[in-house]
Amino acid sequence: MGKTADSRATGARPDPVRSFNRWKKKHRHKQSQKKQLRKQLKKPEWQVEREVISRLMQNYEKINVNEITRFSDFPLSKKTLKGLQEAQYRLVTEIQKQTIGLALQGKDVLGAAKTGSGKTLAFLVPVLEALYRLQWTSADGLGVLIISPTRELAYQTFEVLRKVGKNHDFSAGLIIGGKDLKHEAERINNINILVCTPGRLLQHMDETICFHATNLQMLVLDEADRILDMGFADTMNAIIENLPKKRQTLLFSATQTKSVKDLARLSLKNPEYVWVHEKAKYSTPATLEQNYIVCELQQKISVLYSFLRSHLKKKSIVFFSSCKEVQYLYRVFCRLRPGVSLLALHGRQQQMRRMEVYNEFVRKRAAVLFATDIAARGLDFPAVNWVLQFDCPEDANTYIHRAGRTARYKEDGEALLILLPSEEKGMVQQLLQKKVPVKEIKINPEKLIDVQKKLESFLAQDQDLKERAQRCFISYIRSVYLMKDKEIFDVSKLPISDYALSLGLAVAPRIRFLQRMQKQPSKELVVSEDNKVTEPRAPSLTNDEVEEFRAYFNEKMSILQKGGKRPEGTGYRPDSGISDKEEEEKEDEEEMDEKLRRAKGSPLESVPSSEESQKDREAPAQFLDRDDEEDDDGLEADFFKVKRHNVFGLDLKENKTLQKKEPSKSSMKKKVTKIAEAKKVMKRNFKVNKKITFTDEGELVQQWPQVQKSVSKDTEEEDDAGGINLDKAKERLQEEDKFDKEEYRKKIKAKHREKRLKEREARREASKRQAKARDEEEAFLDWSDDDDDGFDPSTLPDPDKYRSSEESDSEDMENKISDIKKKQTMRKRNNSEVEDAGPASRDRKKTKWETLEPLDTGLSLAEDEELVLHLLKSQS
Ligand SMILES: Nc1ncnc2c1ncn2[C@@H]1O[C@H](COP(=O)(O)OP(=O)(O)OP(=O)(O)O)[C@@H](O)[C@H]1O
Repeated sequence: MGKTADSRATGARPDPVRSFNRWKKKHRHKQSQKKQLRKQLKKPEWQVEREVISRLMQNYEKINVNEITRFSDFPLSKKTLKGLQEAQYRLVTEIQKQTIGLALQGKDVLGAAKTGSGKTLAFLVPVLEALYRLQWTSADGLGVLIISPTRELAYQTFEVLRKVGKNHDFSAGLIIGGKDLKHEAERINNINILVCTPGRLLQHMDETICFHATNLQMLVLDEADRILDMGFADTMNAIIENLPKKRQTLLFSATQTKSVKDLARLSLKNPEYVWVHEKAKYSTPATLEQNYIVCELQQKISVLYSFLRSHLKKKSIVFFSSCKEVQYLYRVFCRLRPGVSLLALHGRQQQMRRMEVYNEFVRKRAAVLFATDIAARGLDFPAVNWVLQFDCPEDANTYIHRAGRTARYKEDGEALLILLPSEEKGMVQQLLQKKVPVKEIKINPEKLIDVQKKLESFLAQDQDLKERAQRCFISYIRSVYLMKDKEIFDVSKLPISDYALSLGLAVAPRIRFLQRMQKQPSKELVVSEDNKVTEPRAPSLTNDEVEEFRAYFNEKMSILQKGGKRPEGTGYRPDSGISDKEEEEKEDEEEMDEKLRRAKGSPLESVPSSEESQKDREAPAQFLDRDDEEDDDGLEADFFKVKRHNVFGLDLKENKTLQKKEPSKSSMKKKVTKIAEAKKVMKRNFKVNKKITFTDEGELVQQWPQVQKSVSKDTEEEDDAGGINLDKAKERLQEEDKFDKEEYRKKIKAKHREKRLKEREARREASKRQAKARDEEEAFLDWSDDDDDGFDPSTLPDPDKYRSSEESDSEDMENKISDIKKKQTMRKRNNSEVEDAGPASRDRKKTKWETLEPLDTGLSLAEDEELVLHLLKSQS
């Protein structure tokens, strides 16, 4: 307490000078701070930004990959960091850690990492930073191009870009097929970051005025190996031609291209190769469990159905090799009602539908998506539990991408591959080579639900479904037939008729190319070595034969492209919509058949040039992908025909009954337009039949086709012999012109005359009808005369009216009128004695008598009456 009293005594008087000095110091500091802040605020925003940018750029060189765990460890702009944080991206993944720094330093990067490892952000972050560094504005135009192989992937990338880059002021655009080109063209010039598919981009490069990429800073190829394969070769070469050589290029994929040729095409400068999982034990995510089952082709549908029935609460993707399989099996499975919601995604759908399906599958917790390989790459559907590969993928890379739709970014997932016995060895070997750990599991036969009977009954009731089943059948056989790897895919080992039955088809549709291969239609039953009669199997094809077809198709595609028909715009790209080329395709059918025949018959004629063959060998996927994803109808129609045929050794009797039951193919055929017919006729050089008749004078007259009249036919023939004389030709044309005009005038006159005659006839008819009506009226008057002895002239038709309308008819009329008048007078006279009359007639009579002068006879009334009676009697 005492201590307190002391201190109070000493501290109660602080030195006022000292405290003033302290206050003064504080005040001065505050003032200088305020001054500095004011100075800072006075700086224009761009200057502040520029200072920040230069500070960031200085830090690029200091990036140490080993020290980076978060995005904020990179020298990134506040706007990008904010966007990442808002999207809940904080920690970096391995590929992001290793590539973002290199990309910020302006290097060309080739990045490869497992599926679902975050490659999208690995290129989107550098994209945003590149334009930020340059303070890019909409006036600067296109700064970055991001190319994706499919529309869905482009859309997904665009959405991530929007999310992460929302704090920046750049404009971004999504340019994919299936939308209005004009609408896109109006906006494309103001876009800074363009996410697109190759075909559509090239279409804009070709067709949109003012669209250019001269300012381009960065090119990104997502799924680069796919973009650079032969499927997009021509398109990509044309695109690259339009891009400036001085730019940064980033390539990303889970299965990166190592082809030097590809990289040379892109003119990369000292690219940095980043293979994140190169030394990893497996090339697929560790959280992905992978199995395969082996089953017969005819069992596959039942296996799928049984699988779905036992995974009702799961989200699964089922991959098929063609659109038509997806189309048919999706429909049929919807009818089977497995108890889980089904969706289908393939290249033949309308763009709107594709987007709807995509978004629906993203939203759903439990659903099954039937898809072609358009969904195989890059798509990031959340929480997919299962990936089922119903048809064997064409190679291990396709397998990796398909399976990678599950087990993404630290999540678990399962993949199941269905293999045919003939596919097992080759495929499993390939997968193991690619470090894909797959284990075989067995189907529990007790759990297998056979659905074949149900499918048969569906098809019996629904013709459309049956046709789909037939198309599905052919499509599948074709896909196997055209697969490059003959070690795995052997069409001769397929139990074709059993497969048809499993689809619900009583009889397998005819496959023309296979039949041609067989060439011996009678050898439908094959006798095996142990003398057992076995089912016929499809003939096998040599690699060379397949190459020939591929080469032919490639040739055809490039011709179409050269002809100004750009792949995507016209429906020849995987990411395009449905093309409207049926007519042309029909037309080409003959040509294809011919090619096929030649390919088999005289190889020398059809073997493509070595260069072409080489190309095709390098890129087997090109034709298949394009074909599967969008042009199923078209190209298939070129090779295959669905026809009832005795392919599988059914005896004639049985076949006949079947033919009776089944409507003939001709009735099922697509409508052929007149144009297509006409083109065909012209192509075949057919001559149309002439119809020639003779006149009474024995003159020949060609009735069909009509011959054009001409004044100077002979002269023309003369001239033709000696070349074209322009003056004469001019004269002749003028004469022809006159002649034509005269002919035309004559025709018009004749037409008018005919019209006038018709009108006259109609009037005559009308007047006849009126006359008849008057006769009836007359009859009526006759009848009324019983009561009325007066004559009313107003009941008569007006002769003037008739004269004015038609003089020629008036004479008859007048005669008739006079007849009627006469008759009336007669009747009047006869009936004048009748006194009683109706009120109306009495009035009329009154008016008549009122007009006459009264006659004074000088007699009495009774005498007058007597006189009148006497006169009347004497008259009659
Ligand atoms: N740093 C991150 N933090 C959290 N999640 C991330 C991160 N990076 C990516 N992801 C998430 O991981 C998932 C997969 O990412 P992404 O689609 O980029 O993979 P990918 O490597 O491109 O796959 P694919 O090879 O199949 O194209 C996405 O859902 C994404 O949101």
